[in-house]
Amino acid sequence: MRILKTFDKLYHNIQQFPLLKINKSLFHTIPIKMVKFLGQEEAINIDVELFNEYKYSVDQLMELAGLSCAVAVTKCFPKAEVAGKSVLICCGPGNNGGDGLVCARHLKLFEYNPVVYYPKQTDKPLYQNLTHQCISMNIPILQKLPETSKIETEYGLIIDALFGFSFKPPVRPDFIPVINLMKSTSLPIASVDIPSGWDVENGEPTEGGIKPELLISLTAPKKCALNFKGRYHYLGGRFVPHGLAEKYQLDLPKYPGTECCVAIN
Ligand SMILES: NC(=O)C1=CN([C@@H]2O[C@H](COP(=O)(O)OP(=O)(O)OC[C@H]3O[C@@H](n4cnc5c(N)ncnc54)[C@H](O)[C@@H]3O)[C@@H](O)[C@H]2O)[C@H](O)CC1
Ligand SMILES: [K+]
Repeated sequence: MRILKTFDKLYHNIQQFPLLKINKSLFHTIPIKMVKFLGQEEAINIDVELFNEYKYSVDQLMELAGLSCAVAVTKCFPKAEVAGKSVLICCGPGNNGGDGLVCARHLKLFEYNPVVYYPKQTDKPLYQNLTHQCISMNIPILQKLPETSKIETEYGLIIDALFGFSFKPPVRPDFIPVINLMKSTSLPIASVDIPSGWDVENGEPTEGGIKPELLISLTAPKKCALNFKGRYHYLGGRFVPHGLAEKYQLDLPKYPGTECCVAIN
């Protein structure tokens, strides 16, 4: 992964100097698959194109994104290792939070014990339905953050679905307690798309941020993932049409068989 990151950086650095622009295919002679790391604007543009040009609905993409997160969690934190403890899923106000709600539902179907912390609920029908589905499946929805001591004893894993690629630092006051909890906990954290509180392009804040053990990048990793030092990095959200991947030169790794996520380190 380090070599892969180094080549990605090298390729991006070369792109800064037009006279030095070289064909990326040259790099393909090197037997290393170069995944492209997206900037914030590019990630947003791809998202918009999926909706406007390819006519996907948010629900469709969110379902696939959330499912791929749940599957990556099962691979890195098998049920036996979570050992009967609950999984705390911290959901933010945007689509990253929506991915978290979908992930919670699938984890329940995979026989985990998810509990959702969703402090700033959105009144759009999509989110109301996702919340309703969780409640109907006996997934508790907490408005209040559990106490740290309770979290350490009752939970085996935290899923961070607070902020994704639209996050603009710094974290606003409402979310500081949950970010602080994730910064101080001894529990492993699985981050959906971006480690929350990290700058989408520059990575972990200088004062220190959360340190997830698993990062599930969706569509393609964002530039902040170049600073990710956790144990597992997966790519999920297997919904990118080949034409779109080519247009943005995403160089996505090959998903094995029918898998909805793939390890990229
Ligand atoms: N194409 C894809 O890859 C898909 C990805 N999905 C997921 O969607 C998120 C991006 O969702 P979006 O709604 O654009 O934004 P976020 O969830 O990142 O956050 C917006 C939300 O957060 C608030 N906010 C922003 N900055 C701050 C701050 N500093 N402090 C507090 N709150 C903040 C903002 O006000 C909004 O309410 C992507 O990462 C994927 O996880 C889709 O599910 C499917 C397609
Ligand atoms: K996140």
